[in-house]
Amino acid sequence: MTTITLNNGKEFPVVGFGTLYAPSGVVIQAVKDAIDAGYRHIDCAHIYGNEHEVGEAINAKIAEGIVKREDLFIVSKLWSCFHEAKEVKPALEHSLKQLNLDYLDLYLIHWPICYQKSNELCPTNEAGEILYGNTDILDTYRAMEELVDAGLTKSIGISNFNIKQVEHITKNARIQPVTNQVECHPYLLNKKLSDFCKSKNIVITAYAPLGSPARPWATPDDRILLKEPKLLEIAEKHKKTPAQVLIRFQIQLGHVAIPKSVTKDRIISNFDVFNFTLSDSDMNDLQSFGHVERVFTISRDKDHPNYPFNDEEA
Ligand SMILES: NC(=O)C1=CN([C@@H]2O[C@H](COP(=O)(O)OP(=O)(O)OC[C@H]3O[C@@H](n4cnc5c(N)ncnc54)[C@H](OP(=O)(O)O)[C@@H]3O)[C@@H](O)[C@H]2O)C=CC1
Ligand SMILES: O=C1CO[C@H](CO)[C@@H](O)[C@@H]1O
Repeated sequence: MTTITLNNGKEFPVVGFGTLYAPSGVVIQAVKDAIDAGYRHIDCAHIYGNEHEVGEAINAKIAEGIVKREDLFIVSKLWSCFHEAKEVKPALEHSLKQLNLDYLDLYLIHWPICYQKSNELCPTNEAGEILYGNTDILDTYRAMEELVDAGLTKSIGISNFNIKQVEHITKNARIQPVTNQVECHPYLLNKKLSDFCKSKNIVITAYAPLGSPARPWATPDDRILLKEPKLLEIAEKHKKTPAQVLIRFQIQLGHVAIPKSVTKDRIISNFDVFNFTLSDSDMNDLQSFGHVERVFTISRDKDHPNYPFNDEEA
């Protein structure tokens, strides 16, 4: 099974290609390698600052005849400075222009907190305090729904929303979100959120499925998911890499995983996860590391009333 059917009937490839921290100059080749390796789902965002290069790679592969546009599932995300209803369509159009595409397959609200409109990704005042906006998230979501009506994106969704926030959207939506893209790996199982989303027919897209080992704020004392002894044991047993086990783990949870790599052999091997099955006991072991750690705390917003991770149980 390489795709999962979304609540609107579209097929969503269960392994996507992450592009955060994929540097300029390197990301073009990485996306080309990913498409050659079989990835059809590419995860992008305005704030990753590389959509123009991701688009260059996608269009090169379309021009080469390796893929058609309709074979691809391209995702981007609305950044928090553009939550005001009238900013939503221009923000999507900007991403489309950068990607040099006519439509997206999926557009997500990246983060459930609104900032003031700005050219800065994270606008602050002279005291360094974030300048929040006051657009209601439902107004933003309604503007997202209009993008589907306009044919600019096939589906819409959310990212980093907690249970209450997902429910607020599902109860009020005209067009249901197809996914909630959240951090998920054995150190952050997000089980309650996953179960809740499943009950609403919303697929979890697991970001940082490998534990984001190269995050810029990592410290030498951090526990490294890819080095967990039990994970290495399971990988050895299946003659697979630890990364392949972590990606397969997400698929067997019913999630979609979006690992990032700019290293050709890893790009290829991370997609080679459809020829083995983790046993129930492997799955249980991967959910029993006894260590809880969120990598993307986005703590700059921790005092905002809409900060999603305060009452979330991992
Ligand atoms: N919605 C949101 O708020 C967020 C979304 N995301 C999305 O999720 C994607 C994945 O998350 P990300 O933080 O990148 O973390 P990942 O868990 O995907 O880890 C990526 C890192 O792991 C390394 N790596 C990849 N494959 C292997 C392998 N087989 N063996 C060993 N190391 C490996 C990569 O190195 P190298 O590249 O050098 O090979 C890179 O440093 C992002 O790229 C982005 O698209 C991420 C964070 C937040
Ligand atoms: O996708 C993301 C990447 O990382 C950022 C933090 O550095 C987040 O703000 C964001 O959600």
